Amino acid sequence: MYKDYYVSVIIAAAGMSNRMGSKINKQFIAIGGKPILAHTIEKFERCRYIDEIILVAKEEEIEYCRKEIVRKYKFNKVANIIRGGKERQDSVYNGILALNECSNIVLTHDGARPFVKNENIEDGIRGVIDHGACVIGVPVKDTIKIVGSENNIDDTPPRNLIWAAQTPQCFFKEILVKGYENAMSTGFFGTDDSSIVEEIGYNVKMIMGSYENIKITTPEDIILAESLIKDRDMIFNRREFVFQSR
Ligand SMILES: Nc1ccn([C@@H]2O[C@H](COP(=O)(O)OP(=O)(O)OP(=O)(O)O)[C@@H](O)[C@H]2O)c(=O)n1
Ligand SMILES: C[C@](O)(CO)[C@H](O)COP(=O)(O)O
Repeated sequence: MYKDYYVSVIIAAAGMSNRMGSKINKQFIAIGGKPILAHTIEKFERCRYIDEIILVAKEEEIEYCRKEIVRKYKFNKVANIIRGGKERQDSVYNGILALNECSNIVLTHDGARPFVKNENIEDGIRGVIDHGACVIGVPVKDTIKIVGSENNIDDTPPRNLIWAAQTPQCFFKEILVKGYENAMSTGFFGTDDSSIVEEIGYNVKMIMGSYENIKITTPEDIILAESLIKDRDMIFNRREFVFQSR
């Protein structure tokens, strides 16, 4: 289906883990006996449509990633381990500069999202072919408030219009490059890659992801992650969970 495309994924793993408050990079914390980052890379290593993985890491962690993750788990699709930058978008931009010249579809993914499903990855690639740019996400479950000064609630946007963007975020390479060239020249800051592409006027599609595709950010997420690894199937097999398909 995708034989005409060379699909790269940039896995951003060069953050400071400040909100986790861990002594080590949160992506090196083991869940189910394996570092979070290894779980994440494994999902793209196993996806038949991914041709190249560019890993972006903190300079002082590149050798650890090379020895203790890429070589140890034999992630042969990892073509390069690149130094990250101050912000997530700086790290992604460094990854863009390292892409194989054959690449024409680029996915960006958080190293801190180890529970991405193969269907999310494939849906994202298909979304690029059909729409040029797309984001995996889920409708929010809570009512969202816009909070201004002195914690005053300024607005309550209609919940049926609000989605939580996840990753992978997926683009034809030329669209992503144009967005990043604009951001780097204008100083536009985005907390995700879609906003950087939206900024230059491209229409980005939202594609249904999975509520399990959490971004491991604070300590509570480690508890959720361990449960997703250990108890997921046991929980879903309970009699009271009668699912058509899961
Ligand atoms: N300069 C940065 C900042 C973030 N990331 C990566 O982008 C993903 C999402 O970022 P986030 O969850 O915010 O990670 P941190 O920036 O490490 O978290 P914090 O904001 O708590 O420090 C993570 O996998 C993180 O490693 C990155 O590659 N380079
Ligand atoms: C890209 C992202 O995961 C989409 O929700 C999110 O914006 C990353 O934010 P972070 O502060 O870099 O974790």
